[in-house]
Amino acid sequence: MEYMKRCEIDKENARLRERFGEDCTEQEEWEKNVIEPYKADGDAESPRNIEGLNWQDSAELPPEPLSEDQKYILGLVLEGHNVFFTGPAGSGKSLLLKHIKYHLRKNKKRYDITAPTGVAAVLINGRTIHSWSGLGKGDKGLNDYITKALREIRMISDESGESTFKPSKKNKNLGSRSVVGVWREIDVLIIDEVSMVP
Ligand SMILES: Nc1ncnc2c1ncn2[C@@H]1O[C@H](COP(=O)(O)OP(=O)(O)OP(=O)(O)O)[C@@H](O)[C@H]1O
Repeated sequence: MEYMKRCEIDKENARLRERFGEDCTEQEEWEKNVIEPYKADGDAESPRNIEGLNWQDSAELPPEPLSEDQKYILGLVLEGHNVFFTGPAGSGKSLLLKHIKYHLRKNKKRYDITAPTGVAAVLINGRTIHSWSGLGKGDKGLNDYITKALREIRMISDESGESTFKPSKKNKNLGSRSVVGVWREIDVLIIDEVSMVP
């Protein structure tokens, strides 16, 4: 496993396109059947309860010890660096991610797991980045999103007179979490298959 150069990222993109296809029919089906109900129910029912899916999220530390490269990346994550890791199939990315999640939990770090597509999100017991971030399809202009975020926050003054932002209302797609809140309340955002983010 190693850090990628630009040309390697292009190769990885091509590999992912081959794996998932340019045609997103399958992904859209997953979005419709798995992710959408989750969004509509807010925080009521997590997709992890859907029968037949092989969820990999476990509170246990995986039995396999990490290699030196994997340990190095884990260390960077726990130190709070922004980290991009990739590697060929079977090189140990998923195992490393399980260790990362285990150590984040152990260190009481709040994290969310996201992916660019419904299929990729389901495989890691996460949500799509669009759903998580409250961006929906992401087809609006920047100003719309700024307005949406600003509508959700109100300026309050604490006793010292210092102004702070505070989420003011719940977003129905995010259950008890507001669009602004989700960004503010986590320590680590994990994006799987990040090279598929447009
Ligand atoms: N450090 C390690 N020691 C022992 N086994 C390992 C180690 N890292 C990974 N493995 C094992 O190698 C196999 C492949 O690992 P993993 O699924 O994490 O690879 P991956 O990079 O996520 O693959 P893919 O891209 O195909 O999803 C798994 O059985 C995993 O348990």
